[in-house]
Amino acid sequence: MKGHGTGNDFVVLPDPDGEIELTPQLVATLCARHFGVGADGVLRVVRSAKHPDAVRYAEDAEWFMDYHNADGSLAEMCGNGVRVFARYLTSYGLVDAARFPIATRAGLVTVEVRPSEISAEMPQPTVGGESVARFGDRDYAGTSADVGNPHLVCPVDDVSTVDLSEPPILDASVFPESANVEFVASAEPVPDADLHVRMRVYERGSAETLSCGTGACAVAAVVLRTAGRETGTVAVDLPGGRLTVTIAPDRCLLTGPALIVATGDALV
Ligand SMILES: N[C@@H](CCC[C@H](N)C(=O)O)C(=O)O
Repeated sequence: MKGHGTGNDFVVLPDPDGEIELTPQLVATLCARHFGVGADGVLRVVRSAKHPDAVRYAEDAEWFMDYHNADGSLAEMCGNGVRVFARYLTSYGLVDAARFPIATRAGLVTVEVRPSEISAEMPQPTVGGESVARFGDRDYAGTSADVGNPHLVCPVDDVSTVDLSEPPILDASVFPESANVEFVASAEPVPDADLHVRMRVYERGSAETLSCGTGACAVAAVVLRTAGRETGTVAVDLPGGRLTVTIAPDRCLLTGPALIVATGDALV
């Protein structure tokens, strides 16, 4: 099965009883753009009760999003992934509700499924200190943020000018597990949002992607803070489309489209 959320694409691997030996090598093979199915990551659909990382959530959420980056590494959270995961569960009759919790490595995430878009109540972003990302011979200063997974948000004048062809060098004392790096530039006002920005991202474990949901939440938290606010709605335009992030005192809501686009068997 293949799905995407604003162009951040995933192999959706149904494995309800956790029987597949999902090695980093198998994940990398599935995600390979030319020799595999091709994706930014794998979403294994497994019952919480059947996966050691999620068994503690089994009473609250039947399903665990076992997320893997394209290089086979694990990540705590994936904002587009959890929305595609929700689309899969409801489209294929595994959940018969419009609002329900999903177990992730970053905790329980409640999703709300609508025909054209899906919202996820994400971990509340925590804005941290300053750090630097080196891409090639250029240093970009940014602000760290945690959305269950680590991010560095770097303001720039124009996101289109940044070269994301190679991975960044980050400060390992700030990011011992590395991080996703977002570039953000302000954009013209749009209706229904307090702030409007453009963003590109270099994802840990997946290189540049067309969209990153946790990255959009990190960006929203940092640009709101920069604007002197703790709460508000931010429209985030990515190469793959628009995500909307609403940060309130007690929750962070990520909203955007999420689709299943293909079914089939991988033979790799
Ligand atoms: N694309 C995802 C984030 C996936 C995990 C990330 N690469 C990491 O390693 O933390 C999203 O939509 O949030």
